[in-house]
Amino acid sequence: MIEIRSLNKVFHQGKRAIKALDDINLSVSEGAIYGVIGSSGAGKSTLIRCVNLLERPTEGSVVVDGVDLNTLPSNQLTLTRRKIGMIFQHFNLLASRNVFDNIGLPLELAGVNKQAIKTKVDSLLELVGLSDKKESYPANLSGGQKQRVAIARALASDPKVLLCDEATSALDPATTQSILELLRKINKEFNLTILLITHEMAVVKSICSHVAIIGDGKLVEQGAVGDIFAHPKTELARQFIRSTLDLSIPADYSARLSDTKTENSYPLVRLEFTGASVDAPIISQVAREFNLDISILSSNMDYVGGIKFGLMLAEFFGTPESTEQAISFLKENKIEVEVLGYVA
Ligand SMILES: Nc1ncnc2c1ncn2[C@@H]1O[C@H](COP(=O)(O)OP(=O)(O)OP(=O)(O)O)[C@@H](O)[C@H]1O
Repeated sequence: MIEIRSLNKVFHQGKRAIKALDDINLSVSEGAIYGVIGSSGAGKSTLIRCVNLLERPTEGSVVVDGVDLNTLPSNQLTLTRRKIGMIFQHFNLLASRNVFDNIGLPLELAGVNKQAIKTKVDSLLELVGLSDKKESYPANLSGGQKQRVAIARALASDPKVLLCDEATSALDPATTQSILELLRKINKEFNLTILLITHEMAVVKSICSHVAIIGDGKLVEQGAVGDIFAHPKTELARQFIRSTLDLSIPADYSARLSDTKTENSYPLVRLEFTGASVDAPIISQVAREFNLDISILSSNMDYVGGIKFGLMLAEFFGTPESTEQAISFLKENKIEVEVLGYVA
């Protein structure tokens, strides 16, 4: 549905050239919810704005539903853009129009008659759960309600593609989930292809089928979400995956943690499980075979796309030799092991 080929974008600031996108290739199939994740300044906004030509690529092509947008004269581009809806982090509603009139705006601009606008807007209001707010003004709505209005407005022209530019970044976690659920619902109901950009892996984990990871204007990894979580190939992908697992060392342990081992101290170990890790009751096996006592401090396991992954912090109580053997065994079973220090 969306084909991005050899996309480059260079901004010029005085004599300085800023390469915001560097040879991006991306293919989003019909009905997918595709996430593009990256840190601040990575090029996400530029990428998504190139998809509807709000930003003109310096080189490369963007083909949406078989149409190469770059080749269209401006009147046809306007028509084609109606099939590409977009929502934004800060909603971009018109403050002077009420909810009904905000949603109906694209239809008014397209010259649709009043009765047809009313029928369409009423059904969209019902879809996004805001029928009782149709006469309210944006200033009197919560962030989540504003984004629902923006979604309804984006759907007014029956788009085939919805672009979401950090659509939940200004919302609290519960509202984020409700907006993501609404996106999932419209994806299913209308077979709408969704391309979203975000800096939060939790958003990707929650609704995306596929993900691309962007760093410094380059796509460093892409694939099915389950595969990326199972076999991250780059450090950037690993960092984003870790960001979904909150596993910090308790403060009292941190204070007692030392870089060197003494006679009465034991290692504090961080275990990282990915889809490649052997799926067996490995902790009890290690304890038994290497005669270790293992005290689990914290553990955060999750499933994405049927793949188990997660982190664990544990203390290993045993002889230095048995500890070393246990760590080798864990590594052989594709568990990443890092000794964070020694706790007395
Ligand atoms: N209009 C512009 N003129 C000059 N440089 C720009 C312009 N827009 C973006 N850039 C630069 O391009 C790079 C990518 O910016 P972009 O906004 O796409 O990143 P981002 O990943 O969306 O970041 P954020 O999450 O902080 O919005 C940055 O170095 C940015 O400073």
